[in-house]
Amino acid sequence: MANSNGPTTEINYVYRGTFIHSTQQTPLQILEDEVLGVDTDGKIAFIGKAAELDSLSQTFGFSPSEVIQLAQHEFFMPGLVDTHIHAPQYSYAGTALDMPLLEWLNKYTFPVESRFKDLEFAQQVYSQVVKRTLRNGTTTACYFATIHTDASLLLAQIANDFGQRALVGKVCMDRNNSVKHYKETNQESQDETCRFIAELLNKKYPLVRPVVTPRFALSCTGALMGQLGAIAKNNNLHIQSHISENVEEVKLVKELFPEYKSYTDVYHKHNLLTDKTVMAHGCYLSDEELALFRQTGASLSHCPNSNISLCSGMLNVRNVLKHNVKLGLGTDVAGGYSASMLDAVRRTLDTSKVLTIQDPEYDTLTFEEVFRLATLGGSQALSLDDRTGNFEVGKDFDALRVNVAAADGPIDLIKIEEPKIILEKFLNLGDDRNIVEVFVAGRKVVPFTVNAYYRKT
Ligand SMILES: O=c1[nH]c(=O)c2nc[nH]c2[nH]1
Ligand SMILES: [Zn+2]
Repeated sequence: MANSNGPTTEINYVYRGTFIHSTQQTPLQILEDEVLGVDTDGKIAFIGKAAELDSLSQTFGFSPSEVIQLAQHEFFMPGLVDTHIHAPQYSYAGTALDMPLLEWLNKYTFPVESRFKDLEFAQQVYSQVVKRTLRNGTTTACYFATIHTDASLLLAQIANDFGQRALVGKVCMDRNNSVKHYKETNQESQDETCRFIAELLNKKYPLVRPVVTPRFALSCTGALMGQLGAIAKNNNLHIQSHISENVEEVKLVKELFPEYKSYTDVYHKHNLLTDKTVMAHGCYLSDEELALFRQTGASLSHCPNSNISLCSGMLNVRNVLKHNVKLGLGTDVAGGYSASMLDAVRRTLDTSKVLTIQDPEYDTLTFEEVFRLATLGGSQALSLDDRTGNFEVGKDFDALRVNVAAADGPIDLIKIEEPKIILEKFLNLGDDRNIVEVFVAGRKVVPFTVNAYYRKT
């Protein structure tokens, strides 16, 4: 379709129907009978009332007859943003949830992760996790890989091939007393991180970027953390790690780094807290530490399934929001057993309700607020909100076409319901059968169109 009105955008396609998203001002904005146009760069060119279709079609140079109409029980929502997921741990998701964090790492996680120097194994698991998350509506994922550079590059390639927006981190750890062969020397960690960054940037994948990834303070020497902070700064890169997940971990960090004011201070003093940093968990952060997050612009990833499954703790989300710290949701596979962000939404609501049971004064989160955390909040936590997170003109079209009445799906509708009810039902009861199409940067990535080689794995 040509644009008769001049220079700007050429429209690729236009949808008409219900669009539901969040803004800074409101957690839930429902736009009924609207039209949304996506340009050939995959960006949202316009969104407006269907009553203005004729003038929009003239302005943007498309034919009203080409507009695609959503069905009665369908709507579009922004793609889900998983701000924290361990791709290699997908291989044992749904198992091994019988011990606390540090024992769990030693007994299950490190032995499994050490297998990812085998690129065939990595190929199998990484194509499975990318497909599974995309099918479940994760349009953006912030991945931990393992210490292996080539396998981490393979994860980036698979995300790119399937069209998922991703941050991919080669894990750095120069301390590990339990599984001795699963660690690097300080020099290896620095050199391989630099090689990972250079090779990944050199691929020029449009939607996949490297993220500097010190595993957590217990796996890294202070020297390595400082060097990684400098690498992130020099290359203007994202940083991800874990913080204050479990009581034992917090205690050991205090013992290992006695000269620092707090766990947050350890990362801060090693230049790891920036406005492109996302830290998973944060269950035991003090108000002073949250203030430091706010001051540096670093964000938190709330991973409620993992927090419950490993009996780690419960994040007080209301307090984090009160401190104006950016916050998104994460599955934290495989401490969290589900790779679906719909599960993260439900566990966030459950945790909030448990906090209310414990303290009736606690202001329970609403499903509208949690919807925002899973979409716009996640994009803010990853500092990608200039590109994705909601349906603002100029952002990439990252979206889920949801049909709550999908044949053989998990939801029974007794009557025609209003969009807010339909969204609530989807968030609480829906699954991938209801996600009929997924778009990332305007490209339809579900149903899959990638070659048969990946499809059989
Ligand atoms: O939930 C977690 N999963 C991990 O793999 C990990 N590593 C350090 N801390 C961690 N927490
Ligand atoms: Zn984690």
